[in-house]
Amino acid sequence: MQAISLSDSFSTPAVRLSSVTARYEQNEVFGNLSLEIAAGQFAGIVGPTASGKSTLLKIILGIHSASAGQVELYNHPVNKVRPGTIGYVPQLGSVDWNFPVTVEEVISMGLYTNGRIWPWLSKQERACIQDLACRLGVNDCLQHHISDISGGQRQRAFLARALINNPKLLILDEPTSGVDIKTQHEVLHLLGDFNKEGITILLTTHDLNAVASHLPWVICFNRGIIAQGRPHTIFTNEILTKTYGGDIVIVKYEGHLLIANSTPLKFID
Ligand SMILES: Nc1ncnc2c1ncn2[C@@H]1O[C@H](COP(=O)(O)OP(=O)(O)OP(=O)(O)O)[C@@H](O)[C@H]1O
Repeated sequence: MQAISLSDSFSTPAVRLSSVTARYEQNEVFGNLSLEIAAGQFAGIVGPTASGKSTLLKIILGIHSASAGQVELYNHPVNKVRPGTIGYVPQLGSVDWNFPVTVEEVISMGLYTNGRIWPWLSKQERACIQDLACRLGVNDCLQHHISDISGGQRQRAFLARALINNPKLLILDEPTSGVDIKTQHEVLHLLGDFNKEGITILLTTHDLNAVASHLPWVICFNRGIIAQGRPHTIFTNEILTKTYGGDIVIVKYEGHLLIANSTPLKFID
């Protein structure tokens, strides 16, 4: 199978998967998957629940090993990549909010992926955390416990943890879930700004409208790549039905795409 380039305008691959198979024991999630994500890309993976999106991210991160095939980041095997090259924001639904840490401690945890061992922060590290927290709008709650802040602030705190080492590649699993529409847009705007500064971004989401309005590239995924390209090209009834298997309605309104997951209801008089 030939690798498919994720973009026509970038050339260096940040991620290259060649004929990768992912399994949990005997259960195959996907097989013979080839994919390239160019450096500088800002791409979203969409697909139904249990379609293998998080598994794909874990394979790229090296958290879950491929059963077959090669995974390379910036032309290095995934297990040889310099620590700190990748920043990761996991699905926050899986985080225990009663864990006794402050926002500052959450952010400083990111420093340990870079081989750091001592438990106290240097003046310079504290200043870096302060700067990043300022930029992400969580500087006022650095000493707050993570259970005492809003969903949007938690998302920003974990984003800061992922960014503290200045990664080249940022991977986020459902960064738009569990927060209101305004916060979703703010988070995606922030990610867009970091992407413009050169960070390659790959995320998963269930929010097709957010992808349509914020991301330049989308991958429709269901145990394999169904289609990929610019949202306006890819979000068609045919491709979305192939991806989700359901009744998807796409409305074009003043140059924007609006996607609904069923035929609009008619009011009964
Ligand atoms: N640790 C695991 N052990 C065994 N099976 C797993 C494990 N993690 C995921 N799976 C299975 O692999 C399949 C793909 O799961 P995955 O979490 O990658 O899907 P997803 O598309 O990210 O779903 P969602 O949108 O609900 O987060 C599912 O059938 C799931 O049950």
